Amino acid sequence: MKSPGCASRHIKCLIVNLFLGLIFLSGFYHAKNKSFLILKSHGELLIPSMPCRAKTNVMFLKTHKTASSTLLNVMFRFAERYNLTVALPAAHHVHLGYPKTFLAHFVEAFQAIGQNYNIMCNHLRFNPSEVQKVMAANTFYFSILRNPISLLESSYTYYKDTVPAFRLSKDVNEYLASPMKYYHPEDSKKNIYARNIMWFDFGYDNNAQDNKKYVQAVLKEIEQNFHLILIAEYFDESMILLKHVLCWDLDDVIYFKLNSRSQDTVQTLTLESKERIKVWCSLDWQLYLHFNQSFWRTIEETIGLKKLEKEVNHLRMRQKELMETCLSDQKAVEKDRIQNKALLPFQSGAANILGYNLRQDLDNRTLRTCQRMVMPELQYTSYLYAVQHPHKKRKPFGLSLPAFQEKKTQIPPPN
Ligand SMILES: Nc1ncnc2c1ncn2[C@@H]1O[C@H](COP(=O)(O)OS(=O)(=O)O)[C@@H](OP(=O)(O)O)[C@H]1O
Repeated sequence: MKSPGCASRHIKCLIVNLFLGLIFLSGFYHAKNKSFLILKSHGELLIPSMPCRAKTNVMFLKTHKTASSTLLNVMFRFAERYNLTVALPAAHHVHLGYPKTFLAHFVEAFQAIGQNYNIMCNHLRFNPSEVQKVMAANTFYFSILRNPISLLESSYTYYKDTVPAFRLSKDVNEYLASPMKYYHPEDSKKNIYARNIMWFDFGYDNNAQDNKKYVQAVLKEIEQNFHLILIAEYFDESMILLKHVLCWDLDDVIYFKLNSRSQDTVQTLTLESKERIKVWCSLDWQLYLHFNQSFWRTIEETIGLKKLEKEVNHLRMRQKELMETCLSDQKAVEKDRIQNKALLPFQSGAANILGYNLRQDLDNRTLRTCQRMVMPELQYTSYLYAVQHPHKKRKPFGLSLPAFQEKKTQIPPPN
């Protein structure tokens, strides 16, 4: 049995250890201020959370016409920075089997690499059980949504020549005046971009009956499958939230807008058309309303609006700085004005997809950083494929390899 004296020595020891532990933890906290502050009991007690470590197993569901190419570029740059393995489309494909429902073997070298991919972000139609065969159990899942009104107009212009419902109508307003005149059941597979495209990308039936119970069940399932849903209209806020939840650096989420159109290829929607989209794409409309709300709730529960505003300003300043460093025109330019044709984005339908001209006087290191910021989806996918699978036949849209290669950074220890 221990004597009372011995017990008091133990208590003293415990206090000293606790004190040292606190000093140790506060050292961590000051070393790099990446931790969330958890507000306890009426805001009196501010306790730093455990130090965070950058998440490197991340799956991004790339939805269509939602700013997803800009995000894919963010993901690819992060993958390169830390030498991560990306689940890329197999063989000559540029998408992960889309519009087919995703299967694990759509990923290059799945048989050999198994569940050891870190990043997955090329277009696919979501299918959780098959995605889970490719991605590790601790993977972070996120996606992005856009207001179905502007999305449908963007989709109309981009897929004007390929989607039967769009081809048959004169313009987007005519299409929306009576969509069923152009949207024929026998073309339903080719018409996916013409109705509830986000619903389809998440793996659901874009022609399903709008039934309250069904919609609620789908929204719940998406909430269970995804940790975070971002909103294209608040892209900068989305990047800050993403940076926080993934414990990434600000520079990891700095971006140049990709896959945008020249203003003259944007059609003006009438007020009636805007209202009609809410009905015609009612599944997407409810999806968007639901996750727009949860997006702001998550911001309030994690960063808070004040900190968000401050960090968004930092992001915009850093973005401006990088644009000045990298770009000769300081902005995106029309397809005919892009000088280096290797950096020309894929063009489709009636859209004039903008791209960038890099400054001529960049040193090698800056040039490599800038090239990656402006590299369109297909070129970047082909490039990473050639790096990861050097013995395979190159994909189309290949870029010359040596010019883009650089040293990799090791993932930092917890900070
Ligand atoms: N950062 C940011 N913020 C807001 N909007 C952005 C951003 N980046 C891209 N975009 C717009 O997203 C549209 C292209 O979307 P995607 O890249 O997903 O298209 S695709 O499905 O991969 O072809 C396209 O919309 P439209 O211009 O209306 O067609 C882009 O302008």
